[in-house]
Amino acid sequence: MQFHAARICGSWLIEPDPATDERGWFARTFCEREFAEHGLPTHFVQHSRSFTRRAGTIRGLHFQSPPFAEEKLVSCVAGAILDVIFDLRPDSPTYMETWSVELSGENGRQLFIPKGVAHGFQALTDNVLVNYLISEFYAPEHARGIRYDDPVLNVRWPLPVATVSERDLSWPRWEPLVPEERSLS
Ligand SMILES: Cc1cn([C@H]2C[C@H](O)[C@@H](COP(=O)(O)OP(=O)(O)O[C@H]3O[C@H](C)C(=O)[C@H](O)[C@H]3O)O2)c(=O)[nH]c1=O
Repeated sequence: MQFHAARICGSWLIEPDPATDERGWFARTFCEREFAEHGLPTHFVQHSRSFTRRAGTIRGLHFQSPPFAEEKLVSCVAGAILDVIFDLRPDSPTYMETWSVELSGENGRQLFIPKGVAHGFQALTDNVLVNYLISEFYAPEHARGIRYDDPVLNVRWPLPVATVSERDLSWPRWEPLVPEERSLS
């Protein structure tokens, strides 16, 4: 695996090193030693997968509030997505910055997302499978979100927006912390 620090502080784009032969290829997708060498977590308590039927569908953006904030290792194992992350951490040099990258079964890329960063994606093809290794247990009472069209994100979604869940349409407008709140966060 090749680890590249990505734009949002603490995020990493991990490129595969496939071993190819006449049958196809084999690529490692996780290694405790390599992750530890890059200061990344090595214990993911939940592994999840989502299937998205239609291109244009948007899931997210989601995050869990403390003490259930999650680190995620996200990959698209079938089809392609535009993966989008947004930095919610007032003390981060990239606070309130948005960054996106295409993940696909073809490119085999993975995105490591640190705690305090919201995550979402748009399916760029039909029949998309997205894989998650997650460092914290699912805690629905701590589930939070930002609407995909919140102006704070300033995301140009590549496809006309198809399906978005009722829940993802119901997130409140995201409000940045005012300076005095930032010092308390
Ligand atoms: C996340 C999660 C969900 N669920 C249940 C809750 C709902 O009944 C159903 C669908 O959940 P949700 O609509 O939150 O699924 P997504 O919209 O794909 O959300 C996920 O995709 C965005 C982009 C993310 O970054 C998160 O990892 C995750 O929130 O699965 C569980 O049982 N366990 C879980 O860990």
